Formats: sequence, C-alpha cells, structure tokens
Amino acid sequence: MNILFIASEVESFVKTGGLADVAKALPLELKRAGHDVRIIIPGYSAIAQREHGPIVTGGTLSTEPQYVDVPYEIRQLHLADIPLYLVENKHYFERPSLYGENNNAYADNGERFAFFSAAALQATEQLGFRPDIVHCNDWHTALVPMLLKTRFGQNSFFAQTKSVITIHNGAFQGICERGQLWALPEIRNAANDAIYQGPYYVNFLKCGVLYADKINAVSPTYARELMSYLGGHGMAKHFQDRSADICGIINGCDYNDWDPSTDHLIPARYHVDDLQGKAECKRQLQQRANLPVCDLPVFGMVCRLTEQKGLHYLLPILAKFLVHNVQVVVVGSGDPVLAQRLEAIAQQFPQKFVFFNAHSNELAHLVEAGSDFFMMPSQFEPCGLNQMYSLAYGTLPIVRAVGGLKDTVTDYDQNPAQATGFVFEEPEPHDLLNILRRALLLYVQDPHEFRRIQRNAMLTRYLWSDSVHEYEDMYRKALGWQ
Ligand SMILES: Nc1ncnc2c1ncn2[C@@H]1O[C@H](COP(=O)(O)OP(=O)(O)O[C@H]2O[C@H](CO)[C@@H](O)[C@H](O)[C@H]2O)[C@@H](O)[C@H]1O
Repeated sequence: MNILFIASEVESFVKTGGLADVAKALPLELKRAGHDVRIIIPGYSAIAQREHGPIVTGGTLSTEPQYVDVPYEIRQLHLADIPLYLVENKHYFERPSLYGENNNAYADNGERFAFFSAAALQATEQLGFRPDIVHCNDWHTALVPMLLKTRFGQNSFFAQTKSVITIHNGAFQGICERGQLWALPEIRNAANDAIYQGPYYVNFLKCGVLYADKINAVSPTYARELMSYLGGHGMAKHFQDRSADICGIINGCDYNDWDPSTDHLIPARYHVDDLQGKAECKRQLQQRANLPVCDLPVFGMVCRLTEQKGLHYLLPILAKFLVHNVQVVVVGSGDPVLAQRLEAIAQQFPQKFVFFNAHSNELAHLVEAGSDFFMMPSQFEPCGLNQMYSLAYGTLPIVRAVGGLKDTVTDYDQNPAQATGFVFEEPEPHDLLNILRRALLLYVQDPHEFRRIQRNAMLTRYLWSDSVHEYEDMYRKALGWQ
C-alpha cells in the first residue's frame, strides 16, 4: 500500500511526547512490512536537520478571493529510507516552540494546523505520491479526513484514497474559533453541526471522528473507555456512533532505542541474566541526583507535567511516602504550578527526593535504567510508553488500571505467577500510597520474589511487528478489501 503518515511530531526530528515515538516507529515498521510510506510534518524551525534537506516543491494554498493565498514550501529529509516531508511556512512554524510557550498554547494553533493539513494534501499531489491510506494522528491532523471528502472530494488523484485516524490522546481536541479556518471555507461554512463546539468554535478531533473511514485508539482498553461517558473526554456519543469502525491497537515498544543491553545513553549495559550494569546505572543516577549512594529502593518517574500523568495523586502523599527509607527521582517539564509543588517537596527532603525540571532524553534513559520502580499513576493513559520501557529495563512499573497501562502491566496481587509490576484501581492518592508501600515491602522483605517479577518484566515484549499486522488489517478494512 501507499501510506501517507501525517503527524505533528516525529522522534529524531522533533518531539514533545509519545506521539513522536509512535510517528517514528510505526512508519519504519510499515516500511519493513513492504509498504511505500511517506511521512509529512510541519517544518518547525526547531528541526535541526532542516538545513540539510532540499526544497522539492512548493505552492500556495488557495482560499476565498477576499483573502491572500497562503504560501508554503516542501522540504525533503529522510527517516532511514522513508522520505520525510516538511511543510514550511515562516509565519506558522518559525517559532521557539511547537504548540505554545510558557505553558500557553499559541492562540492561532487552529489556523496553523488547518493550514498544515490542507497544504500537506495539496503537496502530496504535487509530489505525485498517490496514497491508498492517509494515516492521521490526533487533533492536529484531524481535519484531513474531512478535507479529503470536501476540498479534495472531486479530485481524481485522491479518488481511491481512504483515511484513518489514530487517537493518541483524546483530551486534546483542537477547539478553535471558526474564524481561524478562513483559509478552509469548506470546513468553516460546513452545514454539519456535529463538528462544531457551540456556534463559534470548531472541534478538530470531532471532524476526524466523524469523517475518517476507520479510527483506532492506541490500546484496546482506551478504545472502550473512549466510548464511555467517564473516559470519552466529552465525546463519548461521537465515539459510540462510530463504534463499528473503532478498534484498539496497542503501541509497540521501540527496542532499537529502549533496550538496556544496547542502550548507549546509559552508563552501563545489562540484560536479564546479568544485572551488574543495572546496579552501576543506579549508582550513577544517585550521584547525578545528589542522593546518597546506597542500596535504598529508587522510585523513578519521567513525564510531561500535566494532570493526566497523575501528579495530583502523587503530590498529596509524596511527603508521607518519603518518611520511609526510599529515594524518589522525578524528571518532568510542563505545568509550572506542578513544578513548584515538586520543588517545594524536594527542598523539604533533599536526601530522599530530587526533581529535575527538564525535558532530557538522556535523563529519561538514566532514570529508566537506574531505578528499581517506575511510577505511572495516570488519571488516564491511552497507551503509555514509559511502562513498556520500564518493563524492558527491569524497573517494575507501578501503574493505575487505565487505558494501555491496564493492558500491559500484570499486577502482583492479581496474578503473582505472571506479575510484571503493580496495578491500583481507584483514582485516589491513598490507593497510590498503599501500592507504593506494597512495592517497597516486597523489595525489602523478599528480594528473590522481586527478582522473579523483574525477570518476568524484562522478558515481556511489545513488538511493533505484531501491532503492524493490526494496522494493516484496519487499512484493508478502510479500503474495503476485506
Ligand atoms: N521530561 C521528559 N524528559 C524526557 N523525555 C520525556 C519527558 N517527558 C516525557 N518524555 C518522553 O516522552 C514519551 C512519553 O510517552 P507516553 O506514551 O508515556 O506519553 P504521552 O502522554 O506523551 O503520549 C500520548 O501518546 C502516546 C503514543 O500513542 C501514548 O502512549 C500516551 O498514552 C499518550 O498520552 C516517552 O518517550 C518519555 O520518555
């Protein structure tokens, strides 16, 4: 199949979160499976490799006569042997950040990603790449399915093209004033009330859910949650209406980047039968964090600082947990209020708790390798990648039973024989504290049992090559081939 993968970030070029990891690993695996894959993303000035790629085409996005047409250029880079196209426009993408600054989204994000989506499709035709499937990801590219049926609906080039959308995070929906879509009158003036959020706003994700030929969430549990009122981020009814076309496909883990036996971002390598390197990673993590270098259990956490990641469960109980003989290391960036609260606790417990207010891939690898446990008490979690990295690094994940966390971690109490970590149910700080204590107790009282679970965890595999079969299946269904 010819697959156009359209996303707002791709690991190795530009990344703020897990979407970027998937937008790298999935196209690579689809390519390995024999498909012709092209990736297209916005040409942010933050992309360091940008100057090495040639401009391969360009043009203007035509709009209504009263507005000026919007210019763009297409630059070509490569992700391994996959062409990666950047849609460049100085006004929209030459900014210090991808989506916003100082924790505030850019006010014209709707306009920016509407422009990107339409220009990406127009450029695809200019490049002569006729996609069977346009694979959209999250709200940023969720207008694409509707554009294929409106602006490009009569265009014979796209006559056989079908669209799918993957929901990585349904909480972000891209709600913007209708006026921001001045360049896309076919959407701004559409008679379909369902895509609007009240009379004045458009909801990008709704457009995707209504118009995509097939939809998937990044885990089976999250697919079910999206159709429930509690987990549907206010869009449950729209997901329910499309229930026949929705499936859940668990993300894979990219073991090329996340394998402790080959990882060169960590100070020592190790594998399931020889954990000496892990002990060295722990020592170096403790040194780096300025914590006493000793055999206390280390609980790590790496995340964007947002409510989603369950910091409001952790913050109220962190001081109580730090009364025990433990060390806790958190690496995160995002919400300044959450950062301040973490910093205040770090000052109170300098010998036990360290907070790195940073986005650092190298630190993320060190925390994964050097910790004994990894905390992911998310409020909701479409799939989650860090718990998979933790399993591979023998760092027992402590997670809440939601979304992909529920699908990937087996709880010690529920299923001791196959346990790979610890799972708690209720969205309550006290439940998190209980499970942290349970994990601590196991570490202190039964090192052999801890080692056995660690072994289970390290032998667990979530392979992209398995998930790709499910994506191929979804594409075939979208194309009506089965
Ligand atoms: N401060 C920091 N420093 C360094 N690295 C950091 C970091 N904060 C986060 N990261 C990295 O960003 C990625 C986060 O991935 P996740 O899947 O856990 O969450 P995210 O919510 O971004 O992704 C969304 O999309 C993905 C992909 O589908 C879903 O798995 C997930 O549930 C959904 O919320 C990991 O690679 C992690 O190491």
